[in-house]
Amino acid sequence: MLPLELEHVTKQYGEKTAVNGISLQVKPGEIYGLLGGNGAGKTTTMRMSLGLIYPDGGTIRWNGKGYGDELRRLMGYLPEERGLYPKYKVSEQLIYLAELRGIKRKEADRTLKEWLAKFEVPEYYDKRVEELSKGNQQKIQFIASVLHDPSIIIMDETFSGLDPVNVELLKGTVKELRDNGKAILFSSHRMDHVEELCENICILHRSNTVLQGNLREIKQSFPKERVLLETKEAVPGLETIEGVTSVEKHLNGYEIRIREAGAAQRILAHAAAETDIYRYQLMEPTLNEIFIAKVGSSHE
Ligand SMILES: Nc1ncnc2c1ncn2[C@@H]1O[C@H](COP(=O)(O)OP(=O)(O)OP(=O)(O)O)[C@@H](O)[C@H]1O
Repeated sequence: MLPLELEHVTKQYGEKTAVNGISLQVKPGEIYGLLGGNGAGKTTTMRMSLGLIYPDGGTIRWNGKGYGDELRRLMGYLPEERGLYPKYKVSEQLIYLAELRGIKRKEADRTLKEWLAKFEVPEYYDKRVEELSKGNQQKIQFIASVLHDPSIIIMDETFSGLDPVNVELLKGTVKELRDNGKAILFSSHRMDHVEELCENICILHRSNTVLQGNLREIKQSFPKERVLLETKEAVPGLETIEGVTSVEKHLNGYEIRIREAGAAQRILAHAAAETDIYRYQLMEPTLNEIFIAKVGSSHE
């Protein structure tokens, strides 16, 4: 039985189709990446997955069941627009939210203190939200989404507004949640984060699913069009090799774009005839390159 399962889910706003027939499954202990340009339908998909809005078509199942009151306890949500009240104290607000989700006050209090200690900000317990910087409010919002120990967590742009140290801290925490068996639906515009965290992904473009599956397999299915080359001496004439589309000289070598696999072998032979080769690597495309290839620059 899967924690979260969407089957051909559709959402209309008047004439506008916001989500057109999305299907996905999030397993326990998995971070599933939901990607897409602005207006592609990610937030709408997440809000339907939370049971906050209803689909117009298709089915959503949580632990094999339809919509029900237990979702409040089951689900955690880190929304893209942060929604804490600036004037209230962190502790008042977060404990109240956890109580709404069925957690006893004392337990919520204890767990909140544990989370604040983990994030090395125990002094925020008594602070009003408005007293905290944007990034630190983000950490508090993160705690708000997991304080009631949900088994399915929906995270929209989890790391936005955080400095690099806090990005690592929260990334590590997301991985721990995964390793503890949580099912996590994760959206980000940062493809490097998705590559690091997600096993399976779905790319939406203008409401439609344009690419979906295991990230490893997706990457392997795309042609390799980039060669990294490091050599003892400079290699003249790389751009004249058949199938080479561009050559960029970096501090330590070359980054060469190619049109077809044969060019990679010709580069190797050409460079080997000229000088010693320190490094030669035919690179898989990055998720960023795949995303741009599928979604292009035609955003909403
Ligand atoms: N309440 C609404 N009423 C009308 N249209 C809406 C509503 N919510 C979303 N839409 C439309 O549905 C489409 C998908 O929006 P959605 O917010 O899901 O995109 P998104 O992928 O989350 O975008 P972003 O990355 O910019 O946050 C957009 O065209 C948007 O304008």
